[in-house]
Parts: sequence; C-alpha cells; structure tokens
Amino acid sequence: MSGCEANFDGLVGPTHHYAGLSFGNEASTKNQNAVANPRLAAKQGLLKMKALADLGFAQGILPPHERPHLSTLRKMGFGGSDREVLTKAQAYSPRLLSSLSSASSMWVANAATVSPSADSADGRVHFTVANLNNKFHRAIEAETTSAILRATFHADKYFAHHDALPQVAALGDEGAANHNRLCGAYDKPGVQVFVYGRDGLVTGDNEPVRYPARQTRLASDAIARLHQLDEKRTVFIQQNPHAIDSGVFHNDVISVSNGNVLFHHEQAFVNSAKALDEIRRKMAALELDFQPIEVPQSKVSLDDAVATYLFNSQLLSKTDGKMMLVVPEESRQHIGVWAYLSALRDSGGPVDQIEVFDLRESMRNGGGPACLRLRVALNRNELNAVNVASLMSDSQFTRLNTWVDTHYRDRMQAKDLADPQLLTEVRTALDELTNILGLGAIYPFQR
Ligand SMILES: N=C(N)NCCC[C@H](NC(=O)CCC(=O)O)C(=O)O
Repeated sequence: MSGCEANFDGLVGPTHHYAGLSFGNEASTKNQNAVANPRLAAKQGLLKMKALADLGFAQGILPPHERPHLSTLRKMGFGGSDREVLTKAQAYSPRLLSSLSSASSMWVANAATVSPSADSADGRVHFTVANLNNKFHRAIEAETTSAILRATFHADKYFAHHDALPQVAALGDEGAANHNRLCGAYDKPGVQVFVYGRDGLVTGDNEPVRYPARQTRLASDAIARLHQLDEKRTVFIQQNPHAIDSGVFHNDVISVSNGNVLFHHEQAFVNSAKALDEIRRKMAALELDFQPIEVPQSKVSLDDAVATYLFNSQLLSKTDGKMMLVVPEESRQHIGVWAYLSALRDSGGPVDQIEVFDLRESMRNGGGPACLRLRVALNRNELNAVNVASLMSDSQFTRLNTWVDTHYRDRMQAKDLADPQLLTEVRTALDELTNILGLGAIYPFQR
C-alpha cells in the first residue's frame, strides 16, 4: 500500500486533572475530583507512541497547551500580576480555574479535521482546526492548536491550514473524532465520511434529549467545502441520537475506519443501512470494496461500548496486509467485550491482531487510544516535509521521558491549580519542550 497514515498523539500536559467538565462524557462526570497523576498520564501516552513507532508505524507528537490559561482570565477582568490573577480566579470560582486549566488538548482527535491531498482539488493536505465550542474548557484550544499544526506541518506547498469555524453553537465542530475515511492506498482518492449529531440551522425531531450533540451538519458541510472535497466521494451521516444519549459524545466512541474497513456498532448511525450503502456505492466508483464490520447490540451493548471504549481504538494496517486493533486495557478487563475481540481476531477477517495499552489516566476523562491521536494520511514527499523533531524516535522518546520526569508532578487536583509555582513549572517545561520538538515560539508566553 503506498502512502502512509501517520498518527500524531497529543502529549498530556502538566495540569492534567479530573474536573468533571464534559457533560455527556460519562467518564468525565464519574471521575470528577479523583486525584490525577500527570506524570503517569504523560508516560502512558509516550509508551503507546513508542510502541507503535517500534512496530513500524509513522508516529508523531503534538505538544500540550499552556494552562492555566491566564489570557482568558485576563480577558474576563481578572487583573494584576499572574499570582494575583490566579488567586482572584480561585476565590471567584474554583470551577472556572479548573476549566481554564484542563489538559484537554491531549485529545488531539478533536484538534482538527484532516483531509489527505489525494482527496482535495488543490492536491494539498487540508487541516481545519476544531472550534470545540460545546465546552468552555475546550473552546479555548483553537488558537494554540492552530499555531502547533502550522509549526508541525509548515510547508505551504503541501499543507493548507484553515482557522477554526466561527465560535457559535450552529457551527459546533469537534474535528477528526467525527470524521472517517475509507480508501485503498492512503495516497489515492478515498471516501470521506462526516458524522454529525444535529443540523445546526434547524432543530430536528431526531436529536438527543439527554446529552448535547456537539457536531453539526452545518460545520461538517463547511469543512468539506474548505477542504475542496468532491461530493461524489463524500458522505454525511447522522449519529444515532440514542447513542449520544447513552454517552457516545463523539463518533469515535462508536466507530473507527481504516483502509476499506469500517468497524462500528449497529446503533452508531441513523438509517445505518442507507448510509453504509452510500459508502459502498461511492467506494465502488473508485473500484474499492467496502468491508463494514458491524457489531450487534446482542454481542456488545451500547453501554458496554461506552464503558470499555472498544471502538475508540486505532485500526492500523500492517505490512502483511492485515490490520491490528489498538484497544485500551478496559476492553480486556470486560469478559464479554474481550470475548468478542478475541473472536474477531480469530475470525479470518481483516483484523488478526489486538494490542492493549494502559491509558487509564486519560480514560478516566473519557479519552481512549483514538482520542489521543490525530490521523494524517501522507504521501512520501509530505511525510518528508513534516517537522522532523515532531516524529517519534528512540532519542525523542528518551528526551521526552526525561523531560516529563523533570517537570511533571505525580499528583494533581483542582485545589493545586492556583499555585503560582505550578504556572512557572508549566512555562519552564513548555519552553523546553518547544526546543525538543523544534517548533519555535508557539505559546503566547514565549512571544
Ligand atoms: N472522543 C474523543 N475523540 N475525545 C475525547 C475527549 C474527552 C474530553 N474530556 C474532557 O474534556 C474531560 C475533562 C474533565 O472533565 O476534566 C471531552 O469530553 O471533550
């Protein structure tokens, strides 16, 4: 298969904690106020990146954002020295400070939507930063995400960058977590599948009632337009509102694609048969076979899918033509889910290997293996144009582990966030990280 899918993982930031900020994400709500371990979280992520790099997959690293986000606090009228701003914000509302200190930028599946050059009319890889406007703590990510992506994929000849869509609910956009691509070779045309939870312009009667639908059709349409996609190779599907109400806050909690395979739960989509048929027809026009793997509710319930995150997996193509599924430890711990995955592995189908990773620190905030990565399908020239220090290697792994050991605490709770020493630690760490990753001044405090 020519071209490759590079996975860029978000490095967990030093303020990682459990704040219960994401209504609709049941893990986030359930673990509010639990004690977090940022050092362990960062190391669990690095181990996954290194293991996949060692298996021969192209693996990149995206840095965390600066938190607490002093500039938002200042925009909200908290003045004085940095120390005073933190103290006043904490006194006003510990929850506000917590929101502006979340390490949520680690879940880079929500950083942007990415379209490979083979699908875009101008032959460039397109990135649209996600506005994440459904959650206050995530809506502040867009500006730094944009700086990071532009520094990592900096050659204009190959990469086109679009700013986030306007920050309004009608244009709610959560990035690649609601986007899949079916293809043959990664650098040849494929079919892009956008999944949305509600329309955005009009209120329909088929919307979730309990939890919010974060992605709108209006936003997905805009991205397809910005990325210059061909409608003959684009599909828009509504996510099942019942799934959203069961805790499937992003589509990547209920489906994942790779190559010509779509691994998904039977209750993932509205009017599933019609949607799958459209994908099949559009792929057939490219002379590609579509291989859906549909998991029935009778084998894995929606609730078990949300609890174990088996669909929040990475489906990766191996050199032997078979695929490997990267799942979180929680999927192995569940007898029924593990039995299903073992049978899938032994079925003679496209997936013949399951790899398990302990990502518990991230999982407790609702972020599994797929949430932590941003897929970027690249041809050889494009891969060569990526900022080289952003790619995982033996030396980067060693440097980053040492960096984490030097700068990260092993205990973090909301009450720690007003400590001015923490802000100093964060800035010192991030300044050093931009050197390790060769990214230049991407943070406002560096300018
Ligand atoms: N499925 C994908 N692609 N990403 C997972 C994102 C998890 C993230 N959790 C949080 O932001 C919780 C933060 C807290 O509660 O402390 C979210 O809900 O947006």
